Amino acid sequence: EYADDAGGSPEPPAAPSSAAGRESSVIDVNPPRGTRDFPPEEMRLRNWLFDNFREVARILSFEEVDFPVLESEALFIRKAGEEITQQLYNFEDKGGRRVVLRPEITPSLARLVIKQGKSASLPLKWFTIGQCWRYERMTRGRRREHYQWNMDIIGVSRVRAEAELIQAIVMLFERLGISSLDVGIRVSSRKVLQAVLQMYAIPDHLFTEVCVIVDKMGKITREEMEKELISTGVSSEAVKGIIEVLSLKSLSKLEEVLGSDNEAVADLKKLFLLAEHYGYSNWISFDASVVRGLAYYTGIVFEAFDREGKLRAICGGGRYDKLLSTFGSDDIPACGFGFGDAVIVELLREKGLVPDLARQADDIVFPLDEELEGPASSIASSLRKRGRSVDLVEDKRLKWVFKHAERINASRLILVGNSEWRRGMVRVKILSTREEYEIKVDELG
Ligand SMILES: Nc1ccc(Br)nc1
Repeated sequence: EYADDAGGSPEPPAAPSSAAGRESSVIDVNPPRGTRDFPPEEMRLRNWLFDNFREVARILSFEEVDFPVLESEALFIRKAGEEITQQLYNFEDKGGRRVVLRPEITPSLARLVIKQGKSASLPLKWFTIGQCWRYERMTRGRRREHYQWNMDIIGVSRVRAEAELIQAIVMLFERLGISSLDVGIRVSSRKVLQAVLQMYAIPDHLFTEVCVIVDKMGKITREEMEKELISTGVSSEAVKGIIEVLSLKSLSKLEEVLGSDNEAVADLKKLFLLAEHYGYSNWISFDASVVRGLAYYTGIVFEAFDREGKLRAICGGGRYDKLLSTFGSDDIPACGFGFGDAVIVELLREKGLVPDLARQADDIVFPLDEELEGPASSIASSLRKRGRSVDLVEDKRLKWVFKHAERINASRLILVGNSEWRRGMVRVKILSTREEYEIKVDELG
């Protein structure tokens, strides 16, 4: 995570000082529990990451969209027992409306697609970067907010959409210096589980609930998994069958079990074929245990993981062909992914790939005498109008100014002094070469 996101509970606020007996209460300078500030250095790293998100979206020809962080609670009420809906940051506003700080982006995106109706000509390729929230008991000291890059393709039922989204993920990793030796993308389809449930004549209405339970595979014990599945009404024989099929890591084995006319098999074979042509086969692998934890996925699902297995999923997504119709719209096929801003930063730190993003300025302008603060202002102003970033400094010792110039990686130090100014000149120091010279003010580039 970002440097200051150490997790633990922040320091309690300093005791109020009572200067001359007057109680002055010091506010708690920490942000609310589970949230982060972004001081300049952290913000440079975040902007660098988000600029890469945006550049990949541009390259894949996606359009940027945005939504309110505050949404109607109704958008997220689902009955499948997902963690995300059990941790809603929900409350009643002053108008008595049930609202939430959104826990994810996709339902808002679906809402806007429906709202735009026919005016949004399909297919749509939309992306956004937005803060998402959860209200988790701070027992585990986990964050309550993170930023998510979401990319979604609306109106494409063919596997092309999933293939495009996976290329976006691969391109993002490669831009950050991460290779397929560091990270892999596990791919499967919920239609695998659907086929297994049909084999055991398990009623369709249990599908979503079983998916949410199976998504915990690897996070809870096999006994707990069996217990939770059986509690939904699935027979112990079916539980064994589910766990057996979901342990498959070979698409040809899956084909043997489900048959080559099974939809999941056909979709996945097509995706792996396209992956060859995109050139990212070495990034993806079939793993039947991938189901993802969101209730609304209906088809191919995928998640990126660090091959050392130290971190939680880096990003994940899948096809959600029924979500829009559950909001009352016609059936519109859709798929997308969410990519959080925290796990990726942990991975970059692990791999020593966090870039050195020092502060940068073009010029420092410094009047050597107080009566030169006017001329210094006009020099700074004309340089700024030409687009140069100028730090206008005064009331400092020259020694401090030289240190400051180093600190902010300024290209030039422009000293405004009496003797030069009287001759219409200023003194320029080029920080990189230490070269120093006088120049006419109106010749300053
Ligand atoms: N959905 C969600 C929201 C906020 C955080 Br932190 N993690 C996941």
